[in-house]
Formats: sequence, structure tokens, C-alpha cells
Amino acid sequence: MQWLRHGWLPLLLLTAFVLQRYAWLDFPFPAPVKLSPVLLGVALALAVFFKSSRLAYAATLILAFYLALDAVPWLRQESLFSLGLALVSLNIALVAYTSDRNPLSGFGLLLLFAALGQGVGLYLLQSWPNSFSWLMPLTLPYGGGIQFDLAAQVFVCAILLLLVKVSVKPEATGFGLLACTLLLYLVRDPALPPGQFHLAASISSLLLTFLVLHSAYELAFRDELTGIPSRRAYNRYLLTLGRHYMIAVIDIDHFKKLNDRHGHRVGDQVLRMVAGKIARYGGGRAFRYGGEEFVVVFRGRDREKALNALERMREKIAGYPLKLRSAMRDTADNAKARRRRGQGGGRAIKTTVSVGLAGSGGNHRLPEAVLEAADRALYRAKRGGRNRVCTQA
Ligand SMILES: Nc1nc2c(ncn2[C@@H]2O[C@H](COP(=O)(O)OP(=O)(O)OP(=O)(O)O)[C@@H](O)[C@H]2O)c(=O)[nH]1
Repeated sequence: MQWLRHGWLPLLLLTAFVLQRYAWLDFPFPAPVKLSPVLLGVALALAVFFKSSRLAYAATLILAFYLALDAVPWLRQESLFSLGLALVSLNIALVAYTSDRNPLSGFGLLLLFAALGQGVGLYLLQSWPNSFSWLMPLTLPYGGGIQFDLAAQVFVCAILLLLVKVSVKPEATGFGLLACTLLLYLVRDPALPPGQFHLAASISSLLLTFLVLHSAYELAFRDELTGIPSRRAYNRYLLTLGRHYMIAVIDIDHFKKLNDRHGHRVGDQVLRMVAGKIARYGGGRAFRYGGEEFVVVFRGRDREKALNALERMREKIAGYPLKLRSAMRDTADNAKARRRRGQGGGRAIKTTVSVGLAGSGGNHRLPEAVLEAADRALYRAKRGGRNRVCTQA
């Protein structure tokens, strides 16, 4: 499911490309596919602007290869073309393992020098092919008469690296870079019409542009700590609601005490766990409103259904034993840390939430009024002993 959520666009574009590549789809190559350097340039500029180094390097590498193809004719030689593309893919795969930072940093320059070094390597390879006879014609025989060429092996390494990456951490950028690598793999044969390479480069640039915008969107509308949509996303979502909706306000019980007792890192762990349960079981669209407060918005006014979901969510949270990982790892040797370890290390803690639910209608026409009513219901839940769901009076 995670794979589909993050990888639907790369999958869609890749499928479209495969369909036309094998002529199952009659796709005429229009002149605009020659726009790929411009599109790659746009992707690169956006990636630099939004400090998305992984996407900036991917765009730079594909663009550099594209421009080099025009500038140095020897790169179009059969084995050098595919080896060059394979190296671009391998660099993309390695870059996928770095974290996003300013693309114009020293680290960025280092990566660019490494890529440049590989370009020089290719040049040496074509200038003195005899010195590299152990590599030329870049094919290595394997048992059973199967021949794998060097470029194919480099491609396989790059694809495997990216598959491992997206398996460990399924996120849109990883899937996008994997799709770019697969696209390059599909056009590695220089005997293909040049339009195929242009098209693959254009699709890659569109994908990279989308990913840059997507990561900027995530930055603006997703809460960094818990990974669920933020208050800004909530304000936006309100604009899309009709007249009938309900809002639930969820607050973690005695969270200040929990923070004081186990430290803020454990508090953050609890926030992440609670956010996950709310997003999964809350029954509506979940947002982190701020601090230890969350909201769930339900479209329509099916009170029974909302209450059932919220009750189930409350039970799931109350019944979840959270292992205190941070406390165990807390190696600081001071009195506070020792106390934390003594109290929490290796144990599991449980936490509860109180919930207030209110619906639109009557005096509550605006979302602010509904939220206030939900807040009042939450207050009653707290006063009534916590760990419960209350609705507006
Ligand atoms: N660890 C952590 N703590 C946070 C974060 N945001 C807010 N808090 C803490 O959340 C606590 C909120 O406590 P209160 O509003 O007093 O409420 P409470 O202790 O949960 O008590 P009741 O709501 O009455 O059950 C404060 O101690 C804040 O420091 C965060 O992102 N991480």
C-alpha cells in the first residue's frame, strides 16, 4: 500500500513508456521531446531552489549526459553509450542514499567531481581501448553461455540499490529515482531511435520536477515529527468541506507529566505512536493541530459511525504498550539521565487520550465554532476522568 501511495506516478509514467517502447501503443514522437534539456534544466533549477540535493544531482547527471551526447560523438559508440547511461544510473542510486541538503555545498561539489571523473574514465576508455582490453568489448562470459555486459551489471547494481532503498524507506523520491533508472535502462541500446532517449529524458525531467514540488508540498503541509498532515493542511482542508461535517479534538492525557518523567524524546515517541493510531483508526482525516493536540475531521454527520471509530481509536491507544527505546539508549552520565534510565529504561509505558466531538449545524455554522464546541466536549472528557470520548452537549 505504501508502495502505491508513493510510487503511483513513477509507475504510471514507466508503464506508459514501456507500452510505447515496445510499440503496443502507437506514440508518435513529436518535436517537443527535444525539449528534454530545457525540462531537465527546469527540474534542476527547482531542485536547487528547494534545496533538494538528491533530485538536483539526478537532474544534473541526466542533463550532463544529454549534453555530452551532442558534444562528444564518441559517446554514441555502442558500449560507451550504455556504460555511460549505466554510470549515470549508479550515481543516481548512490545519491539516493544521501540525505537532502544544500546542493551547492562542498559535498555536492565532491559528487560532481566524482561524476566528472567517470566521464574522464570513459574518455580514456575510448582513447586507448587496447589498454582496457580486459574491459572491452565490455562483456563478460558467464556459465551456461549467458553473456552479461558490464553496463548491464552496473545497471543491475543501481536498480538493486534503489530497490533496497525503497523497501527500507518507501518515499516518493526513492520511487522517482528508481523509475528514472529503469527508464535509462530501457533506452540503453544505442541502436534504438534517438527519440526513445529524448522521451526517456523528458519523462525523467517531468518526474523530477513533480518530485521537487511534491517534497516542497510535504514540507509545507506535513508535520515533521509525526508524519501526518499539519495544522496548515487542516486549514486548507476546511475550505473543501460542505455544510455537514464533524470535528473531533484529541488530547493526550497528562502529557506534561510524561515529558517531565521520561524526557522529551520519549514524549516525541509517544506523539508519533498516538498520531499513527489516530491516522489509522480515527475514522476521518487526521491532522496534528499543535503540541499534543490532534483533530480528526469527518465529512457528513454520521455521529454513530464517528463515535464508534473514535472509541476504537481510544482503546487502541490505551492498550498499546510503548517500549521506551530512547530511555534505553540514553547514555548520558548525569543525574537526570540516570533517573530517566532507572524509571523508564527497558520498560513499556501506556498512555491515554481524551476526545471531544462536535458537528456542524444549529449555532455552529463555521468550522471555528464547531472546533470550539469540540474543545468544550474535550474539557468535559478531561473533567470526567480522561481516557474517554465526549460529544457536544
Ligand atoms: N515531547 C514533546 N512535548 C510537547 C510537544 N509539544 C508540546 N509538548 C508538551 O505538551 C505538554 C502539554 O501539557 P498540558 O497542556 O499542560 O496538558 P497535559 O499535561 O497533557 O494535561 P491534561 O491535558 O490536563 O491531561 C507541555 O509540557 C508541552 O511541553 C512536542 O512536540 N514534543
